[in-house]
Amino acid sequence: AAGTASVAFNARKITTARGPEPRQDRSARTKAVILDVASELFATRGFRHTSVKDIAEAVEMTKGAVYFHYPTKEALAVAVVEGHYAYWPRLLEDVQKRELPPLETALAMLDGAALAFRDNVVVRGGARLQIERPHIDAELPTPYVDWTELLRSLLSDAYDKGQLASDVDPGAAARSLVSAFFGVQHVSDVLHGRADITDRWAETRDLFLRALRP
Ligand SMILES: CCC[C@@H]1OCC(CO)=C1C(=O)O
Repeated sequence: AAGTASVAFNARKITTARGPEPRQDRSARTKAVILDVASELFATRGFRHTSVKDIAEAVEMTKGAVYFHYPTKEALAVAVVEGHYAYWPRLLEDVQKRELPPLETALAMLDGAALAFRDNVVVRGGARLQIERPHIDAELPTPYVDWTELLRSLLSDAYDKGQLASDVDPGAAARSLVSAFFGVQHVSDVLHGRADITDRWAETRDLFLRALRP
């Protein structure tokens, strides 16, 4: 509740500090506030036990105001999951600025993902919604495939540069890393609300390094 109130509070602050925002900025700001609060409620209570009424109350808006921006609860879920996946290209841009070799780039991406799964409300909300896909009547992005392709590409590059043992198949390594990371973040979430995700991921990451390197 505190988190949602502070999100709503920040939205109000914008309209008083510098006078009213231009209409389109205010609308974008309102959508972002609704998305964050919906993400938090989806992440903590799940899709089925979150109502649009809950979301409206948390952002101190009417249900009609929320429906103006997101016509259904399913549309909100789609927006949260899309927001989850929109995080990764931005993370990749940041990681690539470090100009690491491809294997280290792949692992730095997953290190960053571990922090996002712990700290970013939209990433957390999207992760739970993807688990609950069977109960959401909407077209959600197919999970895992983008991460698998990104890691496969980076690991193929690493293989070509001699960074991987000659008997390692980059595709198999990419699929194994995605499954391992998914499991690490899921177990950490269920047992500890992801409080220990960076330690648990570091353990897995180090074992993979022993398996992948020549
Ligand atoms: C990087 C591991 C895969 C990642 O973990 C949770 C989740 C949500 O579905 C993922 C995805 O769809 O790519």
